[in-house]
Amino acid sequence: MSLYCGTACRRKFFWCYRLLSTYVTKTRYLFELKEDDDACKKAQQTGAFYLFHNLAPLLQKSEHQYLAPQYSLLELERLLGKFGQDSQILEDSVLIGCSEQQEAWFALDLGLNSSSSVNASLQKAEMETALQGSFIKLTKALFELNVKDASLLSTAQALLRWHDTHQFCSRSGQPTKKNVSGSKRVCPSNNIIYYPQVAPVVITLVSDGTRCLLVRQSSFPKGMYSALAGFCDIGESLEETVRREIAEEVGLEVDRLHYSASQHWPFPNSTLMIACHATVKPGQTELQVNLRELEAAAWFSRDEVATVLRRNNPSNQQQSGAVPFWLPPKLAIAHQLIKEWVEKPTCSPLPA
Ligand SMILES: NC(=O)C1=CN([C@@H]2O[C@H](COP(=O)(O)OP(=O)(O)OC[C@H]3O[C@@H](n4cnc5c(N)ncnc54)[C@H](OP(=O)(O)O)[C@@H]3O)[C@@H](O)[C@H]2O)C=CC1
Ligand SMILES: [Mg+2]
Repeated sequence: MSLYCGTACRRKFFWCYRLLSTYVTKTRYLFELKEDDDACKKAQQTGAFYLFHNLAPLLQKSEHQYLAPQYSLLELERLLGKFGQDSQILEDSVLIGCSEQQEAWFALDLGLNSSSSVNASLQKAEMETALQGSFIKLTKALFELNVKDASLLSTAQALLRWHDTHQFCSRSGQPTKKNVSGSKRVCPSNNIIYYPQVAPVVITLVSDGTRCLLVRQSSFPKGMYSALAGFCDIGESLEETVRREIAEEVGLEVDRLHYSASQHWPFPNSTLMIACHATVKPGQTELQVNLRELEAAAWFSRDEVATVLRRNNPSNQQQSGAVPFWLPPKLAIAHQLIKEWVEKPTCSPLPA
C-alpha cells in the first residue's frame, strides 16, 4: 500500500496512515484497479458481483424494500456452468466501487449479449429461480432501494449501457476493446480511447421571492410537478443553460442564481443533474409556457409546497383528495432542491 508520506517521523507516519486509511486509500485503490488490468483481474478473485439482465438489476424483496444480492467469482462461475454459459462472459463485467476493506465490487449483465434470442428470456426465468430473486427494471426499483444500493446500481446500469452501445469505433468502424475495469474502451486499429460519457443537465428551482415555479411534462407520472430541467448545449456555461432553459420553457429571465448540489441520474440515460436556485427579474412573473416542452407550469406558495412535501405520496393524496399535486420522491435531487427552498428561504444568492 502506498502512503504518499515522505516523512521520517514515526508519529507523523502513523498520523498520515490514519488519514489515508479510509476515503483516500479507497479512492487510490480504485484508481489503481482502473489503470492496471492485472490488479483488476486479481481484485475480481476476491470481489463481489452484482447481476443484471438486459440492464435490469437482480433484486430480492425484503419487507418494504429491495435488496441487491452480491455473488463471489466462484459462485458466479458455478452459476454460469449450471446454465451452460462460458465464463468468458465475466470479461464483460465492470468495476463500480469497493468497500472500505477494499473488496472490489463489479457489475455483470447476463442478458445483453443474447437479448434477441428466445433462449435469453427462458434463461432469465431460470436464473431468477436459481438466484431466488428477480431482474427488475431500475425505473421500478430505484425508489425502493437503500441509498447505497440505489447509487451503486445506477452507476452500474449507466456503465453497462455505455459499454453495450459503444462496441465499435466511430472512426474506423472496428470493434473496440474494453479494459478489465470497464473505465474505457480502445480501438485496436487506431488507439482512439473512448471514455464513458455523462450528459450535464441543469435543474433549477425558480422563485419570485415568495413563490416557486413548478412544471410538468406530459411524460411525468400523473399529478407530479418538478423543478425546471434542461440539457446543457455545447459551448454553454451552467449559468447560460439555466437562463436559456428558463427563457425557452416559461418565457422568464432570472437575475440571481446559485448552485445547490448535484446528482448522477440514470434516466433515460446517464445524466449529471446540477441543481440551482434562481430568482426572476423584478416584475417578471407572467408565465408563457412552451407547450412543445411542458404540459403545465405554475407558481406555488411556500405553504402549498410545504404541505405537499409533508405528505408526498400520490396514493395518500388521492385518498384524501385534498392536495392536487405531488413532488418527486426523496431520492431525486428535485425533491432536495424544493425542500431546501421551503426550509431555507433566505439562501444567500451569488451575483449572476
Ligand atoms: N433527478 C431529478 O430530480 C430530475 C431529473 N430530470 C432529468 O433531467 C433530464 C432533462 O430534463 P428535460 O426537461 O427532459 O430536458 P430538456 O428540457 O433539455 O428537454 C429534453 C429534450 O432535449 C433534447 N436533448 C438535447 N440533448 C439531449 C441529450 N444529451 N440527451 C437526451 N435528450 C437531449 C431531447 O429532444 P429530442 O428527444 O426531441 O431529440 C429531449 O426530448 C431528463 O433526463 C430527466 O430524467 C428531470 C427532473 C427532475
Ligand atoms: Mg426541460
